[in-house]
Amino acid sequence: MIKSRLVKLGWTEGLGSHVKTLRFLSSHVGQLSTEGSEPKPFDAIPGPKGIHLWPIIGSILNFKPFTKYTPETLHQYMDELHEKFGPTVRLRLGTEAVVVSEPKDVETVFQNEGKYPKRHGFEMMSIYAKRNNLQDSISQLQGEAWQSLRSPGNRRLMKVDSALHYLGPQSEVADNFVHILATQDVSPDRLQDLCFRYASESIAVVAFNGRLGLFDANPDQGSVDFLKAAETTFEMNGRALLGKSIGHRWYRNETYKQLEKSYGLVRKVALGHIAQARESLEQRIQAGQLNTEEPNLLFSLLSEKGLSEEMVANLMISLYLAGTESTAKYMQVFFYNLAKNPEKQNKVRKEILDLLGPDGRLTAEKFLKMVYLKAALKESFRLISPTSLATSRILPVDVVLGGYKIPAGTILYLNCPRASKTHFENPYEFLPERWLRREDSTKKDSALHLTVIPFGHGPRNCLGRRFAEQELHLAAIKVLQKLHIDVHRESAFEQFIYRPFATPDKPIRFKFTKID
Ligand code: HEM
Repeated sequence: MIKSRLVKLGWTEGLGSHVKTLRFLSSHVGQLSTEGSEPKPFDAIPGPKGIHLWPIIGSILNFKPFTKYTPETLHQYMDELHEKFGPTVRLRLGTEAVVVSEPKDVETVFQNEGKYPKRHGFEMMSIYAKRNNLQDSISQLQGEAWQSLRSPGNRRLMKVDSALHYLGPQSEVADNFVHILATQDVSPDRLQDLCFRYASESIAVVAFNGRLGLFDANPDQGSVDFLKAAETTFEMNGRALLGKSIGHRWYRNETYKQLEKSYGLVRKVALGHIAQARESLEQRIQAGQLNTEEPNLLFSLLSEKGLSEEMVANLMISLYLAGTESTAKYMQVFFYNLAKNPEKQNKVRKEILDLLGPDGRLTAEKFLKMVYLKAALKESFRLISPTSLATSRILPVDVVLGGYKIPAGTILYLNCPRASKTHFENPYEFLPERWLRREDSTKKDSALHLTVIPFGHGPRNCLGRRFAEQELHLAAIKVLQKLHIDVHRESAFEQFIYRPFATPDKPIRFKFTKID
């Protein structure tokens, strides 16, 4: 199933500093050592009170039929709470939690997250791991166990040139994707499926060091099932996360059974790839043919002392699962923003064509020069966040947020998507220019960069960030080199909901036309 491919390229840092058009409004108190004023008690934090804070019932009251919102429109509910109660809100979202929207407070949270940052995770995955006597996935692990998996991951995935090593094979995936768009009339549903295939193939060249064949004329059924199983696994986790499944905590309910089946298949296929890689590694070592310099994530992890095969599998499966759904969905958001802003789309295209021409090959050097493209993606993230809340943290220490005393152990949701509207001029306009370096941008507030954090922040940020960005950039480069992106009239005012990543309310009807 896997066809091995390797490539090696160089890298220097891409887009540097950002904004000048920001308007910072906050003057919030930082940690417990407040200057002058005493922090107010936790109970004084505004938010829905009384029965709304009761266990279970309080969470249910947030959504339909008691409000007009659902877990999928949580962002709109958060906006309403922000209007009503201000930037610090206490409420029950599963457990009791505090939502913070001020960049200064977000900064305080990250400054106090400690050595082993902790976030609210996919509970269903942990239940599965426990019931099957497996190690928790990296996203769920805590403390030293998390660190022992994250450190080898960081060394290979988070360096500035980590993703560039895979520019060649990932470009080929993008070529396959664009060939279909340029030669076939794709329905909205088919486009969604193609985006999933794109993200899946792109991450497979990293996680499994080869292609899955999902763009072949007759795709391998095993690969198609693998991708479908990954999608189902995510969907079931999303259900639990959004409060649509509770029974799985006590028994194997329908949602859990579906997760069990799909995740079981994902594990089986992934373990097969890993066993294959192990065999090939041993053969190459015996034949003296192993080049330790080659960027081969699987080989490199399998060769590391102290990492068991189960730990390697854990990491690779997490990369595949976390990397497919997120990127596939956000590709559509990015294309949508480009389609809705044809002037900006033309500017991105001009940059691409000036560097590559209509058929030119993408090199790392040229890729690094595409600063407007990178600004456009960042602006897309600001305008339509990939998640309804940026991320969450559970701090090991007491802090003061918004002037209130927050005890250690409280779940804190970071509402940066809200901050990315309230702290920018013309917040609903798509203006990539705001992210371009300005000569005079000398004064910077350290908290402002925390308004747009699609990949989270700090030591527990997204482990696949560099790959996600590269894949999104590559998809845009290859598409815009050949095609103009437009949306049909009925998709002109698309609403995005969260499942749990930004998803169009109904499949978007894109129109891809060849450029002259
Ligand atoms: C548009 C695409 C993506 C978005 C928006 C996204 C977003 C995020 C966010 C917000 C987090 C939590 C960070 C934090 O709490 O600070 C996260 C964690 C993670 N992401 Fe991504 N991600 C994307 C793509 C990817 C890809 C392509 C991979 C794999 C190659 C990946 C692997 C992971 C992993 C393994 C974690 C858990 C890290 C840990 O707990 O140590 N993600 N991602």
